[in-house]
Amino acid sequence: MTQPLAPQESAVLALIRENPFVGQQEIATALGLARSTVAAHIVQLMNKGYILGRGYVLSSEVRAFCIGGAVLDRKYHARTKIVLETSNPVESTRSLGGVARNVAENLARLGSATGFLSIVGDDDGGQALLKYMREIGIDVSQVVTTNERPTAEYAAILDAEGDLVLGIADMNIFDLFQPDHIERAWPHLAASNWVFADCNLPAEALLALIDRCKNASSHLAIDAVSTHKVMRLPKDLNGIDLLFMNIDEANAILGQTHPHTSEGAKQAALALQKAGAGMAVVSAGAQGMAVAGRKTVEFVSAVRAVPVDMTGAGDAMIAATLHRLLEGDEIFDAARTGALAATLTTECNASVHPDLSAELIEANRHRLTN
Ligand SMILES: Nc1ncnc2c1ncn2[C@@H]1O[C@H](COP(=O)(O)OP(=O)(O)O)[C@@H](O)[C@H]1O
Ligand SMILES: O=c1[nH]cc([C@@H]2O[C@H](COP(=O)(O)O)[C@@H](O)[C@H]2O)c(=O)[nH]1
Repeated sequence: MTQPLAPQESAVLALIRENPFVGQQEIATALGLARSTVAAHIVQLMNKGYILGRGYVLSSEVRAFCIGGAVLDRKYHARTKIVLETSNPVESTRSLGGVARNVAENLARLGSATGFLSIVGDDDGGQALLKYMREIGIDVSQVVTTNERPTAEYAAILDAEGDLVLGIADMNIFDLFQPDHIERAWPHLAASNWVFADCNLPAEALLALIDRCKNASSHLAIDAVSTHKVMRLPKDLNGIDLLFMNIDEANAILGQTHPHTSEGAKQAALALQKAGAGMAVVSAGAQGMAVAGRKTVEFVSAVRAVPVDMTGAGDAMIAATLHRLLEGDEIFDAARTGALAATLTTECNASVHPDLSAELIEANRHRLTN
């Protein structure tokens, strides 16, 4: 879905394509227009995602752009049954996390050109996180570094099966996210085919993003993150092309009580569409996920796993789904690949599978049963 161009905008774009460094006055003279008119057309071309701004860099790449949490994760794996109110022996690991960051890393590992916007602290953790993302080819030029708050941290206590017992999150740094950050990064977002945001963003920033994307050619996908953070979404979900959440998060925002069954997930997905979302994916843990496409709703079964750590499974599912949408799949097939990426992630200790690639997905495709 590309925003249509007016005839004069097309003419300006054609000249920029011929010579990406052409000046505004040159365009004005060639087309017999006032320079101010050309400037206005260039703003429109930027808003619609045809060009990237100064230097008129053309957006020819298929791209995803992720906005939201960049977090330092600590995981504590209990080796025996957890007993409350006393000390428990655990094995601890550290990794990089944050839903949007995880999705960006998975997308880059799968081969999608990916950009990222977040806020990190001016500290060792923040610097290490940016270095790591840069090294795997993610465009982190839009990330904001602040000395007002430290880089976000998340600690998860997992039981012997790898399931989450308790998660604690210091995400106060993300309160600094302003609609203005979206505005400043807008040329990058407008040039992307899919923009993905997580609800680590404050409500005002989410609203600004949803409004901005309504008039752009980029598609917008959003993940709820938690039952608490999903409440940051507006009641009217129009403008969100694809919404991801689990049944508890769907029940929280809808004020409904859908059961943890495939039918419950389907009804929740349909209810999210009724509230305005273009498409909705409602996940139901080891069962799989309901996918409400533009015309029908289907249940996509989970892929049988030998799990060691569930952290990041949902983020891998989102990334692989978006990656396949970028590659031209329709939503149901894309979600099946998403389920496979989620399973591969549950089978490793990290929040993002360190060896994830399009080849690893293909090598495991035989595990898909539907
Ligand atoms: N035990 C599991 N076995 C296989 N796949 C799983 C398992 N748990 C989760 N998944 C996959 O990950 C997806 C997201 O998981 P879910 O737990 O619903 O998300 P979240 O972590 O966001 O609550 C599921 O739809 C499923 O495809
Ligand atoms: O409020 C939040 N909690 C947790 C996360 C991130 O969510 C990921 C784990 O998600 P899940 O357990 O749903 O797969 C972790 O990387 C963690 O940093 C986040 O971004 N925001």
